[in-house]
Amino acid sequence: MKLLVVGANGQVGNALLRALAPLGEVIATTRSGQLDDGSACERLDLADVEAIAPLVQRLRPDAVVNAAAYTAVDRAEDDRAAAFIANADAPARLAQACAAQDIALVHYSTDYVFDGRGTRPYREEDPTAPLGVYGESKLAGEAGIARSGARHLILRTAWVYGLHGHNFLRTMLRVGAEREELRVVADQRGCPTPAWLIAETTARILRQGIAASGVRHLVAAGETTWHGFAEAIFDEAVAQGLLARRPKVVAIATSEYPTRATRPAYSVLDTARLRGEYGLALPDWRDALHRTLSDRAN
Ligand SMILES: NC(=O)C1=CN([C@@H]2O[C@H](COP(=O)(O)OP(=O)(O)OC[C@H]3O[C@@H](n4cnc5c(N)ncnc54)[C@H](OP(=O)(O)O)[C@@H]3O)[C@@H](O)[C@H]2O)C=CC1
Ligand SMILES: Cc1cn([C@H]2C[C@H](O)[C@@H](COP(=O)(O)OP(=O)(O)O[C@H]3O[C@@H](C)C(=O)[C@@H](O)[C@H]3O)O2)c(=O)[nH]c1=O
Ligand SMILES: [Mg+2]
Repeated sequence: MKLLVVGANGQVGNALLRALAPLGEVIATTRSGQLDDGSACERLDLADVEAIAPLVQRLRPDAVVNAAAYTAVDRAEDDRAAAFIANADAPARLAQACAAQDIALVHYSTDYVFDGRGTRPYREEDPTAPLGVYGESKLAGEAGIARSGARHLILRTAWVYGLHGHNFLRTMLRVGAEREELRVVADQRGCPTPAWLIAETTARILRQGIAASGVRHLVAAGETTWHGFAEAIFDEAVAQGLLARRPKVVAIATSEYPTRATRPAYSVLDTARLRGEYGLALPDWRDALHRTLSDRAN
């Protein structure tokens, strides 16, 4: 199988290069034409939407996995045009290019398409109502792909972290080493999900073949708050000798941590449909965190 990974320097993109390698030939694209390890790869700036179809036509992969996105949630509020190009226009063009050559497309979306007023885990068909530009632009990307006619799978995931890239885990490890005390919001509930879990699940799905086009939810099992996640990070980091001492993690309300974009208060995702369709078991978020920190290869 020949696979094209778009956005290979991101958290998920980086994990995909490892997870997809056993499936065959993996071609990577990044904005710069270089991978983070310094090696050369294909260059694709999604802002240059006209370059997308020619690249896909030239490389003719069996499947495209799009891991590129504008993910700076607060910055997107003041950078709407750029967020929409990367998260909506470019994925739609990519999907159209895939449709034209009967290439399968795997794409990722977010829990931030929901407004967070739900009271039970969100299912795929639940009404969306994004609270900010990032979520709005990702939702527009979902719609553009659905309209393209491409064989596709849109995996909505959430709270992605890993040892590579910008994420909450790395922020906590950095800030936790510098400060005695941290303040973290305890009234936003969700599902922390490591990049390796997303990548390994994607590999499994591609091996089996996409069962049916559409949106599916993919997150680690269980739920917590950002405060609960921070506490677990410090428990694990101290237990595994990554941090000498545990900072105090003070539980605060969202109102005490003002940000440019509003986040959903509740964005737990129900993964039953994906698990049923592909016969998957998804690990509990704590076990997934343990593996992320103990298995440094990830
Ligand atoms: N991070 C999270 O918590 C969550 C992420 N998701 C979704 O999962 C997917 C993967 O996210 P994640 O790995 O965390 O994202 P990252 O922010 O780690 O990586 C995104 C990558 O996209 C690249 N990119 C952005 N704009 C462009 C562009 N115009 N042209 C080319 N490349 C571009 C970035 O390149 P550069 O480094 O050059 O900017 C970066 O390498 C995305 O679809 C995201 O929306 C869903 C839920 C949660
Ligand atoms: C660093 C820090 C954050 N926070 C809060 C802010 C926010 O509500 C929450 C998490 O912070 P982040 O900046 O990592 O959150 P955020 O960038 O909103 O993370 C989101 O990214 C996008 C791409 C997604 O798709 C989402 O699923 C989600 O993972 O924790 C604290 O309360 N204290 C702190 O010290
Ligand atoms: Mg962020």
